[in-house]
Amino acid sequence: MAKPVSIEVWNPNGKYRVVSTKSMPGTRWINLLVQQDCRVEICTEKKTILSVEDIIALIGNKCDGVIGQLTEDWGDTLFSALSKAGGKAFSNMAVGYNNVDVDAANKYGVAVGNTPGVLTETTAELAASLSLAASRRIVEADGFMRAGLYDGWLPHLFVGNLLKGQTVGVIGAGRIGSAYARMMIEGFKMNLIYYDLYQATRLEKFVTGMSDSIFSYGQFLKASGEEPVTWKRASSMDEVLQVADVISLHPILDKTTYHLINKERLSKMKKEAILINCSRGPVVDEEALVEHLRQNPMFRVGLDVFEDEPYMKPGLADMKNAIVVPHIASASKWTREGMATLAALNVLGKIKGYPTWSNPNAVDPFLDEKSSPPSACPSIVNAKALVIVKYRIAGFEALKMI
Ligand SMILES: NC(=O)c1ccc[n+]([C@@H]2O[C@H](COP(=O)([O-])OP(=O)(O)OC[C@H]3O[C@@H](n4cnc5c(N)ncnc54)[C@H](O)[C@@H]3O)[C@@H](O)[C@H]2O)c1
Ligand SMILES: O=C(O)[C@H](O)CO
Repeated sequence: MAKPVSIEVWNPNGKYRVVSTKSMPGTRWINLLVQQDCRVEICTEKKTILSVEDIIALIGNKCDGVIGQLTEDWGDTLFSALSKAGGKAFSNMAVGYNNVDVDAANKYGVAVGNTPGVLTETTAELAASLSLAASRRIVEADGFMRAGLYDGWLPHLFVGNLLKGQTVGVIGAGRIGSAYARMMIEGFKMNLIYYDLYQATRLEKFVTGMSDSIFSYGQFLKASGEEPVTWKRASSMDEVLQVADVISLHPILDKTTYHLINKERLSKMKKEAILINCSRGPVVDEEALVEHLRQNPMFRVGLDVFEDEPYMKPGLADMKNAIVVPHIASASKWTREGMATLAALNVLGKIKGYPTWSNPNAVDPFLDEKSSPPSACPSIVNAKALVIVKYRIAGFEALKMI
C-alpha cells in the first residue's frame, strides 16, 4: 500500500478533480482550471522524482485528469490507474513525451497532451548560450578567475574558436533546431548544414530565399557587401558530423535517435568541434562521449541533458572541456508559465470534450493573458488515435485565422 502523498488544494468543491504531480510556475493555469469548476490538487512532496506508486496514490479513486512531468514513467500501470479513477486526460508539462507510452494511453482511451511552441525560442537560446560558452571557454575562464589564478593578460590565455564564417550543424531541424540555426546564422554569420528526416523549407528560405524577389538573410548580407551565408541539407547525418564546427542536437528521443551520437560517430567529428545537446540525454552515448573528451582535449561539449538524469556518467564532471547544466533549457519565466498553462488547458479541454487545436506550432492564442483561451486542447499527441476532432472556426482551420 503506497504512502499518502501531501497535497495543496484549490477550489475544494470543484466538480472535476485535476491533479498536478508538481507545483508549476505562475497562477494562470490554476485560475483557468478553477474558473471551469475544477478542484485542483497539487502534490507538495519534497522528493523531486515521484514513483509510480506515489502517482497512483495521488490519482486515488476519482480523478478526471493529471498534469505530469517528464521525470515520471507514464506507462500501462499509471494509465490503467487513471482510467479506473474515471480519468481520460493527461498532459506532460513538456514538449518531449518519451516518458509516455502513448500506446498504453490509447488502450485506456486517455488523451496525452504536450506543450510545443512556447519553449522553442527559450530552448534555442540555451543551446546558443552553450555554443558560445564552449567556443569561448567561458566556464573554464570563470573558474580560473575565482581560483585566483589570473596574473595578467597573456597571448595564449583561454584561446577559443571564432564562430563567424564557421559551419553550424543542426541534427533535427524542427521547431527548436530551426530556431537555434537562425540564431547562429543571424547572430554569428555561420553557414548551415542540417540533417532531418524532412526538409526544413522555411529555414532554407530564411538563409537564401527562393528567388531574388524574396528577402532573406543571405541576400541582406550580400546587399551590405558581406559574404552571404549558405545552407545545405545533408544527405546523411555523418556528412554533418564531418563538415560542421558546432553541432547541436534537436531531434525527439525515440528508438531511431537512441545513441545517435556514439563512439564511431564521435570519431567522425573534427578534433576541435563543439557538440551541444539540449534534446534528450540518451541521444548521446555518454560513456563514449567521456572517453572522447578525454582523448581530445580541444573537443568541447555543452550538455543540458544526461543519459541517466539526474546522474552524470563517471568522469564527465572532471572534464574541463565539458559544460554541464541541469536540464534548464526551457527555464525562462514566460516559457515555464506558458508550459503550465498549455498543460492545464490540454487536460481541461479533454475533460470538457473540446476539439484539439489544429496547429500545435501556433499556440499563441492560449498564452495571451488578456483574453480567454480558445475552447480547444492546445496539443494532443494521440488525437488521431482517439478520434478527437480538430478545432475549426466557421469551416476554416484555426491556423488560418491567426
Ligand atoms: N532540454 C530541454 O529542456 C528541452 C526543451 C524542449 C525540448 N527538448 C527536446 O527537444 C525535442 C525537439 O523539440 P521540438 O519542439 O523542436 O520538436 P520537433 O518535433 O519540432 O522537432 C524534432 C525534429 O527531429 C526530427 N527527427 C526525428 N527523428 C529524427 C532522426 N532520426 N534523425 C534526424 N532528425 C529526426 C523531426 O523530423 C523533427 O523535425 C523534444 O522532443 C524534447 O525531447 C528539450
Ligand atoms: O521536453 C521538454 O519540454 C523539456 O525537456 C523541458 O522543457
